[in-house]
Amino acid sequence: MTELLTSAQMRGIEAAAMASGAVTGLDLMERAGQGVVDALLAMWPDLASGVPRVAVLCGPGNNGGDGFVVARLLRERGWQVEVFAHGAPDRLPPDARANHDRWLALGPVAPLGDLCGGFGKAHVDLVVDAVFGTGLTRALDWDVEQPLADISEWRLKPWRQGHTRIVAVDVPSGLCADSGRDLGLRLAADLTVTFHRAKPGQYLAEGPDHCGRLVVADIGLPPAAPRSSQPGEVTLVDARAPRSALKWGGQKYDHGHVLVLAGGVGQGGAARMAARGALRMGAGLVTLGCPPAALIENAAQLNAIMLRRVDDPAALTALLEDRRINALCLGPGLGVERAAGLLPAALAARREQAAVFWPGLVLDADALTALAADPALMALLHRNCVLTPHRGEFARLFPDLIERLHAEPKGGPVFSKADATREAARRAGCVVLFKGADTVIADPEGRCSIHAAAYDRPAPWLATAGAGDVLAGFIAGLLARRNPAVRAAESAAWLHVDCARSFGPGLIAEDLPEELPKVFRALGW
Ligand SMILES: NC(=O)C1=CN([C@@H]2O[C@H](COP(=O)(O)OP(=O)(O)OC[C@H]3O[C@@H](n4cnc5c(N)ncnc54)[C@H](OP(=O)(O)O)[C@@H]3O)[C@@H](O)[C@H]2O)[C@@H](O)CC1
Ligand SMILES: [K+]
Repeated sequence: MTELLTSAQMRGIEAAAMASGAVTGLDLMERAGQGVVDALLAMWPDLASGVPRVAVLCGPGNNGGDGFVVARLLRERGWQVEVFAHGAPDRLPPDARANHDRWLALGPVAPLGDLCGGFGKAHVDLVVDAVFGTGLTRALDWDVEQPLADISEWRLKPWRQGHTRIVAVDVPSGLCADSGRDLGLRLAADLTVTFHRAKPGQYLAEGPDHCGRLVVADIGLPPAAPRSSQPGEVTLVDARAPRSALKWGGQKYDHGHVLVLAGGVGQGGAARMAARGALRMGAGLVTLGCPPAALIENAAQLNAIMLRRVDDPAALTALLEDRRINALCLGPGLGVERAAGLLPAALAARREQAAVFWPGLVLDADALTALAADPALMALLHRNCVLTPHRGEFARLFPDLIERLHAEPKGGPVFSKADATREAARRAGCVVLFKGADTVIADPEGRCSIHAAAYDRPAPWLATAGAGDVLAGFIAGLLARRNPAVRAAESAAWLHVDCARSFGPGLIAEDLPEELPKVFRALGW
C-alpha cells in the first residue's frame, strides 16, 4: 500500500534527514522547485517551445520558498516570470529568504494584493501557486483569499484567449494537507506537485476536486518509518489488496457461507443485491434469511442463492448452529425494528474450533440505525464486525465526531475524516468503513486507509440507489473467504469502484455484481 504522510510526519522526516547531515533545507527546497518545473514541463510540453508568461505567487513560509526557486528556474529557461508575494521578506524562514534574495537578482517582487482584479487584459500562460503548503493551520484571511479568488474569476473572462494553467506547489493554497478541508480554497489547480509522498488531504474531502492531476516528486528524502500497524499512519488502498478474493481450488464449502438477513414483503431487493454481491465475490454459498411472508417473493427472484425462513431472533440463533455459516450481512432493507431484534443473536454467534472466533459480520443501513439507538448493542461488537456507515449513519452513531469534522478549524492539525474514522473504530472495537467518494477504513488499533474514487479512478456512476447494499455484500463475501475484516473492507471498496468504472455510465446497482467477473479477468485471474 502507498503511505500518505501528514504535515507533521513530513516535517519529522525532513528534520531527521537534515539532522543526519545527509541533506540541507536548501537542497530540499531546490529539489522541490526542480520537481515542480519537471512535472509542469512533462504535463505541458508545448510550453517549452515558446516564451511563456508566468506569475509565481509566493507565501510567507517554505512553500513560498519553493515558489522563488521555481521562479528562478523558469527565468533561467528564458521564460517571462513575475513574482507576487504575501508577507514581509524579513519574516521568511531562512531557506525561503535565501531563495527570495536569489530571485531578487533576477527580478522584482510585487505584493500579492496587486493581483486583486486578476491580470487585467494581459495574457498569462501559467500561474504557480506557492502561497501555502503543509504549514497552513487556519482559514485564509481575505487579503490572501481575495487575489486568489480574483485570479479564478479572471480565468473565466470571455475576452480571454487561451487557457491559463495553474500549478499548485505541494497543495493548492487553502487546502488542508491533512484533512482535505477547505480553509479558503479559491484557485483550483490543473496540476499539483507534492513532495516525497502524497498527503491525506489530497485524497480526502475537497482535495481531489482541487488538485487537478497529482504528481509526487522525489526530493531525495529517505523512505519513511516502516509502514502498516503504526497507529498514526494512513495508507492508500491500491490494486494489490483484492488478490485476497482469488479462488485456488477446493469445493464450495471451502469458500465460506454467507447469511444475508432480509426484511419483509416488498423490501427484499436490497438484501438480494447484497447476497448477489457476496456470491459473485466468491463465497461458496449464500443464503438469504427472510420472514415467512416474504418467502414467496424472494423465491421468485433467487436461483443460486438459497432461501431460509428467519422470523425471529430464536430462528436466527438456531440457523447459526450451522457452523459452516461464517459471515453475516445485516442491514440492507432489513427494517430498523427487525435489525434491532436480530442484532443480539447475530453478535452472539461464536465458533469454537481451533480457537474461539466470531463469524464475520457486516452491519449496514438499518442495522447501523438500530445500533445507534442502543449503546448496549455497541458494546457487543467484536473485531470481525465491519460497520459501513455513510455520512448520515456515521452522524447517528458518532454525533460528536461529525460535529468535530464540521467545526470551524481553530489552528493546529485539522480534524479529518481519517481521524474521525480511526476514533470511531477505536470506540466500536471493530473495523469501520466510512463511505463516500473518499472512503476511509480504520481498525481499532489505529490503522487507517483511504480509497478515493478520484484522479485516475473516478466513479461518479456509483452515486446510485443500492450501490451501498452491494458493497456490504462484497465485504461479506470476502469475510466468508476468511479475509481479515480490514482486508475485506479495503478489497471490497477497491473492487466496488473498479466494477463501476468497468461498467461506466448507465450503471445501476444490479450491474455491480455482474461486472465482477470482467474485473477479475482484467486483473488476470
Ligand atoms: N517538509 C519538507 O520536507 C519540505 C517542505 N517543503 C515546502 O515547505 C512547505 C511547508 O513550509 P512551512 O512549514 O513553512 O509552511 P507553509 O505552508 O509555507 O506556510 C507557513 C507560513 O504560513 C503562515 N500561515 C499559516 N496559515 C496561515 C493563514 N491561514 N493565513 C496567513 N498565514 C498563515 C505561517 O504563519 P504562522 O502560522 O507561523 O503565523 C507561516 O508563516 C511545504 O508545503 C513544501 O512546499 C519543501 O521546500 C521541501 C521539503
Ligand atoms: K501551494
